[in-house]
Amino acid sequence: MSQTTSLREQKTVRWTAMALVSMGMLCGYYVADVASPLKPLLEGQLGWTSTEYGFYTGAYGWFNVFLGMLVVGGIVLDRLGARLTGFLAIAFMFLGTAAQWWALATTSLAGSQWLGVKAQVLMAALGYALFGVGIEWFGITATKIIVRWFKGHEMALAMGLQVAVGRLGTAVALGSGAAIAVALSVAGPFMVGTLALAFGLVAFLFFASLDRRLDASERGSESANPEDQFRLSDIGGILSDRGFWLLTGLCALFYSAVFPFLKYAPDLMVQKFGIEERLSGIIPSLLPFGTILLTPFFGNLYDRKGKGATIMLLGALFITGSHLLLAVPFLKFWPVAVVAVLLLGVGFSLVPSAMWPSVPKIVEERRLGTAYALIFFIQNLVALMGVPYLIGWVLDRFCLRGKETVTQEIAGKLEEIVRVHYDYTLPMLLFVLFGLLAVGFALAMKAEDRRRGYGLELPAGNVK
Ligand SMILES: N[C@@H](Cc1c[nH]cn1)C(=O)NCC(=O)O
Repeated sequence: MSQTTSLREQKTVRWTAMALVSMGMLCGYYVADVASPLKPLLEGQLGWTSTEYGFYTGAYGWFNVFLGMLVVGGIVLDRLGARLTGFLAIAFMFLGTAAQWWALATTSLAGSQWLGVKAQVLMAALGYALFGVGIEWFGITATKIIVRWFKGHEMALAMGLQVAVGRLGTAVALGSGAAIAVALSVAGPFMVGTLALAFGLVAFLFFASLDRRLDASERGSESANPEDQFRLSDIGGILSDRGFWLLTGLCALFYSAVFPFLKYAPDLMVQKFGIEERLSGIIPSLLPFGTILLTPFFGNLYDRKGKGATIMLLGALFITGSHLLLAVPFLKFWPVAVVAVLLLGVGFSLVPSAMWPSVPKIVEERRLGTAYALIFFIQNLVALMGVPYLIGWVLDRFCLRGKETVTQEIAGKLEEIVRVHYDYTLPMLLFVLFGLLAVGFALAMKAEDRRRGYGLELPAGNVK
């Protein structure tokens, strides 16, 4: 029998594999958040309303929720393997981003309506919905790839770094989106996103060839582990567990207070703190930057000291405090925004660093794939689809303060655009409410942990 060493035993090779896969995360997270700094420009240049912007950003979850694509993704991954699923995921992201680019760049949709919605808004929304399928599929696939390449090695570190690379994409999107749009056009950031995803696809093809070599080095195939496979019968067992519902509720509410906030944060900077549109994403971009260092730090703390339920409770308190600070109407100085975003960054690091590793303590290992798919399904329904739309609708319905026409330089030319003014107090109070509800769920989770002994407060090695 030949004694070939598995490729994964070579540190440089497995980290190269991780770096190649992370390119997809970087480009995907960039596109996921690049519309946020464009909200004032979409309204000013293309005449969108806040409701239309909320409709478009909420489209992220349409296919994942209504077509069950998250569940389909789990099944495809288990049946067809990570190489094909990863390729399909990036291809969906690429096509979805190209569709958004075209929708914003073309003049052929101007004035048309489809199903009672502006054709341009609906086209961009359909593109974002397809992109949403791709990025969710890619998230699950990348996790499985890391498990395959890093089991027995630096797995938690690799997972933390992979999320950190994704957050870097968010930071770049928030920090540069408006500047690119002003220099090129409002479609410009999507052109950049499409090109970046083409690069991500090439990087993934390199990964796939490395992964094939891993198969060869192990004289096996990338066979799906039957333990990981999605089974419809598992759903009942998971859904009847109170701890699962408390964690899912915490996840949906916590992410409702963070992801939709990111979609409106640059506009909040313009409307409340008087920041120039071109620079509106700079302060919000501090949020993902902070998490790049803090998420692996808190994850490591949870591994070594435990206190997972307490970490989640603290995180929920941090995000509530941060939103409260941003909601106070007379606190309009930009340093307040910086402090609030930094506090939010701490909360955005605390909760995910304890939430995702806590799922295996609540749900038995053979049901984990199904459990993550269900959690992401509800997260998509509430935090990525419902709340972004709700906030846009609330802005148009209750928060409109007026409009004015101003002259602005766009792509080197002076153009007249409409500037819409909103009062963000009510949307910020809604985010406070989501934070408070998340605190309630975190407290209930802590109590349930004491009652059921999940081991959320114990270090990694001490769990039953
Ligand atoms: N299901 C993803 C959603 C997402 C949003 N932007 C990119 N992906 C998720 O929850 N990821 C975990 C995270 O904390 O980013």
